[in-house]
Amino acid sequence: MSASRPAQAPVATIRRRFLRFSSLLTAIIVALLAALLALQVSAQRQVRELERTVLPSWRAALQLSADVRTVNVQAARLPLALSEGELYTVRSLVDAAKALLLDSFEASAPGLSPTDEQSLRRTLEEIGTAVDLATDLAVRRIGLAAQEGSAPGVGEQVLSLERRVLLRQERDLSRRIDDLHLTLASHIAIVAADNERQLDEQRTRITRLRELQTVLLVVAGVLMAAVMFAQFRLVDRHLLRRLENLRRSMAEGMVAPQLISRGPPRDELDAMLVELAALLERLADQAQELQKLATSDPLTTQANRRSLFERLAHEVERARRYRRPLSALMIDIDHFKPINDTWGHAAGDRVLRSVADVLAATVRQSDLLARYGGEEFVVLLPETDAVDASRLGELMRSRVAETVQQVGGGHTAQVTVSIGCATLRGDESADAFIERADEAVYRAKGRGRNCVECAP
Ligand SMILES: Nc1nc2c(ncn2[C@@H]2O[C@H](COP(=O)(O)OP(=O)(O)OP(=O)(O)O)[C@@H](O)[C@H]2O)c(=O)[nH]1
Repeated sequence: MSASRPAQAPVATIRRRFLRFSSLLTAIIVALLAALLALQVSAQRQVRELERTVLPSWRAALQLSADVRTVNVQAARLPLALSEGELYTVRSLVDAAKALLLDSFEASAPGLSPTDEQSLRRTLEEIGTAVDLATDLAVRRIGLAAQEGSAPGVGEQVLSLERRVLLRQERDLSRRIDDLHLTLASHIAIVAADNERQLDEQRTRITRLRELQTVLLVVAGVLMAAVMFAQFRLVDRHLLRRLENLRRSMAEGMVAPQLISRGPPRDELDAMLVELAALLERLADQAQELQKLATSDPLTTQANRRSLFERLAHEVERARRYRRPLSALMIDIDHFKPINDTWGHAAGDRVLRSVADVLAATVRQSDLLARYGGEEFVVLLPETDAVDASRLGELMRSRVAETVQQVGGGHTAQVTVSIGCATLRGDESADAFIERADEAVYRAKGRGRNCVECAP
């Protein structure tokens, strides 16, 4: 590993970031829960407050208003009573209604302002006094009617002055009681309206708290989703995607350069990728070396017989399909055995390499020079007819002949080559084609060597 600092495990990186994310998430959730709890407590307190004060006072105000109506209705019957019995009954009903009204008032008192309470209490007392007075007047009216021996409620014109005065007083008092009831009723209506307003305000506040709770819940959901997505991206970026890159690099046999970080490896996975890249590079070099060994001649470094026949098959096929010319030169060094015999095998090798170099320098890039065996070479010439092949053969022959060979120990020698030339026939096989070039070499040897002979 070429890292200048220790490579960390990717899991450790993920763990560290997960911890950071989780702490953040926990803090957010705790804060949101605290906020929700505070809102809930506040909403409950408001509901309790509503139930404790406003609601009972509102209900009591409604009850008070109903009771006031009942007392009023019963009190209105006092001036109409025609006998003591009837008066007694009406008075009992008025007292019962008054008792209910007082109960309602006492129940509503805690929800009233001190001024309201005082004012209502005073009006109630006034009603009580007026009702007592109305009862006294009715008693006197009924008693007087009994003394005079006439009906207690007959027309005013036939009644005594005293009864007329009494009846008028009763009517005035009845109006007064009506007025007092109206005052009381309007006061209670104001109190009830105020209670209703408070109720509405409380309801609005509670609704707002609930809306805020909903918003907080939605925000919490969105935040949690965002954090979870961030966590997935973290695992994906630091582990899954990089494992996939590693797997793909192994399958393809190469690591894309952009996958390797420029600086020292960030973690184990980075280091593995760097090692894999180096390993794959070494393997590629070795494969290239093996390929070279398998296809080239170690002495001359030119193509060997095997790669010659591979290329030959391909070129024969191509020439036949596209009806293009294909020629071959078979080159054999003349009297090579005496060089070995005179200067030694190493000198022979040197001469072989030198001749190969001269031939290689003469052929084109698209041609193939191969060592056919011993001191024999073949040049494969695609897109070359017999005339051009013969011309190239002649050029090779002369260049070899002109080259002075160093055979060692300061000694020199000159070698020549005999060249057989053949051009592929229409349906000729690759072997037959090379065979004809070989036969042409023999003929060149027969002609005295150092010449080019073309196959018919
Ligand atoms: N130094 C060296 N000699 C080789 C190598 N391969 C074959 N030879 C020699 O090449 C010589 C070929 O000799 P011959 O076949 O008699 O041919 P020649 O002496 O060249 O005679 P002609 O071909 O008739 O002109 C033999 O002595 C082989 O030992 C090699 O790789 N290195």
